[in-house]
Amino acid sequence: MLPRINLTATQAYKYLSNHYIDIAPKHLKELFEEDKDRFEKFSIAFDNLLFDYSKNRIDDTTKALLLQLARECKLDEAINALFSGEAINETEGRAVLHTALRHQGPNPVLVDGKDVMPEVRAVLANMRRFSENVISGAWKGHTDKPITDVVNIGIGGSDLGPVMVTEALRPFKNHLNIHFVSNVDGTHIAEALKRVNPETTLFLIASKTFTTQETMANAHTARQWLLESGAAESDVAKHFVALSTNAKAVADFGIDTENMFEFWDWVGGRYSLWSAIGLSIVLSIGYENFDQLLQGANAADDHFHHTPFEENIPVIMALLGIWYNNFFDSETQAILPYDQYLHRFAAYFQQGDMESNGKYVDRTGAPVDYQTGPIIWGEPGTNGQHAFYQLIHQGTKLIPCDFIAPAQSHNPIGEHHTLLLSNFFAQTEALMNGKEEDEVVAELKASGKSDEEISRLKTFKVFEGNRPSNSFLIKKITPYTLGSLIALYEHKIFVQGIIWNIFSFDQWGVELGKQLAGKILPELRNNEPVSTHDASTNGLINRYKAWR
Ligand SMILES: O=P(O)(O)OC[C@H]1O[C@@](O)(CO)[C@@H](O)[C@@H]1O
Repeated sequence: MLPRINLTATQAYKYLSNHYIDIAPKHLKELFEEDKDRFEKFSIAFDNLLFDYSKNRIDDTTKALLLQLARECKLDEAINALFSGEAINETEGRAVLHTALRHQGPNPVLVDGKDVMPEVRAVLANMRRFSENVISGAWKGHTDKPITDVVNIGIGGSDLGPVMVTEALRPFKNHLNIHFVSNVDGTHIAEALKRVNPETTLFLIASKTFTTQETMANAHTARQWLLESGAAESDVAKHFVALSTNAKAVADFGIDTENMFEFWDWVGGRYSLWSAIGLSIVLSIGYENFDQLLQGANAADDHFHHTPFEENIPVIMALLGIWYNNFFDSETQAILPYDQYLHRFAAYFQQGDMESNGKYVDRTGAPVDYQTGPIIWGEPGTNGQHAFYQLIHQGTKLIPCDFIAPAQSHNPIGEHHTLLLSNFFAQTEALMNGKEEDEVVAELKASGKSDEEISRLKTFKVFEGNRPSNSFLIKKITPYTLGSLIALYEHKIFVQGIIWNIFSFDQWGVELGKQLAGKILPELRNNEPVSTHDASTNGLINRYKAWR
C-alpha cells in the first residue's frame, strides 16, 4: 500500500513556501553569477544523456528542501512498492509493473507470489518469431502474397506509444509500411484503407480491454473491408492479430487466440508500449532494435531505483515540476524536442502525464487543496519558435520547458543540424538571460532609430528573462537512448504522483464521457427530436438531426 501523506503539512513544504519568498525575486542571471560551479552542480550525466537543470530557479537550499520534501513523502518506500509488484494501483487492485516488461537478468519479478518473467519472455519470444515471419515474407496473406503493410488499430495507450516510437526510430525502420488508425471518425480508417491492399495487409487490433468503442468499430470496418475484397471468413486469421489482455473478447471478435499477443492487467495502457502493444514497433524496426529499446528503459529503471535522490534524474525532474506547479503557480509543462523524428513525443506524454496525474482526489479519498498534474504540451523545435515562443518569452505565464536535442543527426545534410542546435542552445539562454532595456536601446540606436522611435519601441523589445528550462542533450537518438528517455519521464510522473498523494495508475475520469455517449448513441439512430438532456445538448442534437 502506498504511504498516505499530507503534502502541505510537511515541514519541507512549509520551508519551501518561505524559501520561495527569498528566491523568487532572484534572477537566474544572479544565481549563475553567485555560483561559478552552477552548471556542474546542477547537471547529471547518464549514459549518453546529459540532463542540465541549472537554468532553473533553484539554489542549494531549494534543492535540499525539495529533496527533503521527497523524503518526507516517503518516496523511497513508494519506489520499493512500485518495483516489488505491490498492488499500488489501489482503486483497481493491481500492481504497476511496466518495468517488468523490460526487466533484464535472472531475478524474478513477483506478482501475487508468482514470477511473471517467464510469461513476459514467452510473449517477447512470440513477438520475435511472428515479426521475423512477417518481415521475411514467410507469413502470407490469403492470396499467398507476403505482407507489405501493417495497420495498427488502437487508441490512447494502444496507439500513442507505437506512433511515437515508430516515428522517433524511423531511421531504423525496414520495408514494411506501418499505418495507425485510432479515431472513430470514419475518415481515419477510410484514409488508411485507401493506401493498402487487402491481399498484403496485416491488421493489429491493439486494445488492452478489447472493448474500446473506437477500436472495435475500426476493427469491424477493417474486417468487413477484407471480406468485401473477396477474402473468406477463414482468411481473417491471416490478416488479423490481437494485442490484448482479454482472450475471450478476442475470440468473440473472430480472431484466433493463437494470433493473440497477450499482456496483463498490471500493465497500464499508457505504459504499455513495452508490451505486446509494441508489436507494430517490432514489425517496423525489427526485434533486435526493440530489445535495445527495452534495455535502454531498463537502464533508466536501474538508475531510478538505485541512485541517491540528489543525482536521480526522474526525482529531480519531478521536484522541479512541483516547485513551479505548486509554488510558482505554473499550470503547464512544455516538452520541446529539437528533433523532427520526436514530433509525437509531447503528445505521447499528454496521455502519460495527464491521464496519470490529472486527479483532484488524494489517496485518502479526500479532495486535494493544492495543484496536481500539469497540462503537457509541445511541438518540435524549431517550429515552436514560429508558433508559441512569443508567449513563452514575453507572456504573463510561467512555462517551464524541457528542451531535448541529439548531438548527432541521422540526416547530417549540410549544416542543418548545426543550425538546429544553435537554436536549441540559444532558446534556453534567451529564456534565462532575457534582454535588458539598455541593450535594446543600443540596438535601436545602432539601427538608426530616432530618439522618439526608441522611446516608443523599447519597452516592447525588452525580455524579462528568468524563464526556467531543463535541457536534455542526447548523443544520438537510438532505440536504447529513446528507451531510457521515455522511462525517465515515466518515473518523473510516478514521483510527482507520490508527492501529490494521488493515485497515478487508474483513469476513472475517462468513464463519464463514454457512459453519456452510450446513452446518446441510440438517440442519434433515429430522427425523433430529443428532449432528455439540458437545453444545450438537446439543441445541438436536434440541429444535427436537422442538418444531417
Ligand atoms: O487499450 P484499450 O483497452 O483499448 O484502451 C485504450 C485507451 O482508453 C483509455 O482511455 C482507457 O479507457 C486509455 O487509458 C487507454 O490507453
